[in-house]
Amino acid sequence: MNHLDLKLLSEREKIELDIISTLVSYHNSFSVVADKLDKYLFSKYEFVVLFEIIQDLFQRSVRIDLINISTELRKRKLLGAVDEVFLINVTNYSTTTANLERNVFLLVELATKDQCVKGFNELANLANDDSTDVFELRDRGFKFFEKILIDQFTSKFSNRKTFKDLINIVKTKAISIKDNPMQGVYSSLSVIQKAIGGWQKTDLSIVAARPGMGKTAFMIQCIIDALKAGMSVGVFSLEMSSEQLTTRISTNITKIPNYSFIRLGFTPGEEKVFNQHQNHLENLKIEMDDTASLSITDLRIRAKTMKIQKNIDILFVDYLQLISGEKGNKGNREQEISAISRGLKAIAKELDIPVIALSQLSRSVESRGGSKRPLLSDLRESGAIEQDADEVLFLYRPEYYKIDTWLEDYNNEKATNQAEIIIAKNRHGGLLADRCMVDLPTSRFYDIPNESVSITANPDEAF
Ligand SMILES: Nc1ncnc2c1ncn2[C@@H]1O[C@H](COP(=O)(O)OP(=O)(O)OP(=O)(O)O)[C@@H](O)[C@H]1O
Repeated sequence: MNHLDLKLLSEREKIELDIISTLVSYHNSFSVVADKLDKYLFSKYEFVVLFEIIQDLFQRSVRIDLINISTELRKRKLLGAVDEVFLINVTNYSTTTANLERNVFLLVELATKDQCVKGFNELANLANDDSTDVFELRDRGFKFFEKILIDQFTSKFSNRKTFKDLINIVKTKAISIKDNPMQGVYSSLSVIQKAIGGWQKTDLSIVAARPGMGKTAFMIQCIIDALKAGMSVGVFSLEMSSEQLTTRISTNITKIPNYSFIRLGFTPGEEKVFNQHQNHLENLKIEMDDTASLSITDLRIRAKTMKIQKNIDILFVDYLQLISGEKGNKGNREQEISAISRGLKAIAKELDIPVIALSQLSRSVESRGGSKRPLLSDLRESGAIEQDADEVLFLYRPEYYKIDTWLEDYNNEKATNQAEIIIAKNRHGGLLADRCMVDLPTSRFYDIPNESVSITANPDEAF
């Protein structure tokens, strides 16, 4: 092709031309849009060729100009595809860099629409084919949706940061921590605030305990704390129905015990209290999914949808062992659990939110003598949970074992309505263990007034 006939170009090709022309004519302009452009955005072959050369010159820190581009075309034997007359015509087209970013955005929009038409047609053809497996169709659909409609807008346009930017972000964060030490999602339990500064974005926190120890109650308390801090909360409750979860949230906020909700009914006084809280309860920013059997892929898809539709700031999962792994791992439970914990960590990173997952502990805890406090080694049989988690928290209540004092710990004080939160792994700092009060009928966990906390070195040695 020797010349550029504008009349023959589509609207999209004209935008592509404007972008390439600006990149060739203004040698510094590529850096402004380097992280937003991709060769797949260009539909016209000549522009794809030029874009690849421009990108390559940029990566090698070679000046992007007419001479260096024609040298590259010659070296790559591509002058048949893009000759020098074409290149000069391209260069003469743009007279300003002012429209570059807007044009890139328009191009992404147009390319996305074109890709949608192509992708949806392919999906429709697959759906119309009787031999197509519906799960494969769903996976293909999700991958397409993710690539075109999520990644294109969230990753490429999320302003990928330079290292210089990152250094400044790290510094600004450190300075602001001094003024406001609570950077993560707030927890009313001082042991959580002290050890990890609240629930941190991209972290996977595992809360493990024996059944009936109060994990769900602990989760309810964390949900309420996050809601009170103005966060939008997502919950996957594989064990309990949304209605049961709502009951427990209501017990925490109204302080009306669970048996009034489930067995006895409200007293006139309790009904009045509930009415006083009803408006507040109805407006809580919480999104629940109580599907009983979810694979880790399903959970990931649904969590992403929650993020897009409700912009959740934190995600809770009750509980990890009820999630199923992928087809290939069936039969090997340890590998399945590893895939699940890895998947949960990936969700935390991908959605840039804290993920708190409850986890059951096996009976091995009970076969030990002494206080029967859980140890990190109790998780070692559970795939890679310990490795994938940024924090591991254990819940321990002596009352559960009909032990009514803290024995040799905490001066042998009464353990009635008390639990210990043991931070046995902490990617961000020291290990910590402290008691708190528990009120199981209202799913509340709260600090003991004037409690002190002790930092320990190694959780397996410490208890
Ligand atoms: N009204 C109540 N009075 C006293 N204890 C209660 C009351 N309601 C619930 N509990 C206790 O709370 C515990 C259950 O709490 P929770 O559901 O939070 O625990 P969990 O660790 O999530 O349990 P699981 O793993 O079995 O679901 C049980 O030990 C139960 O006996």
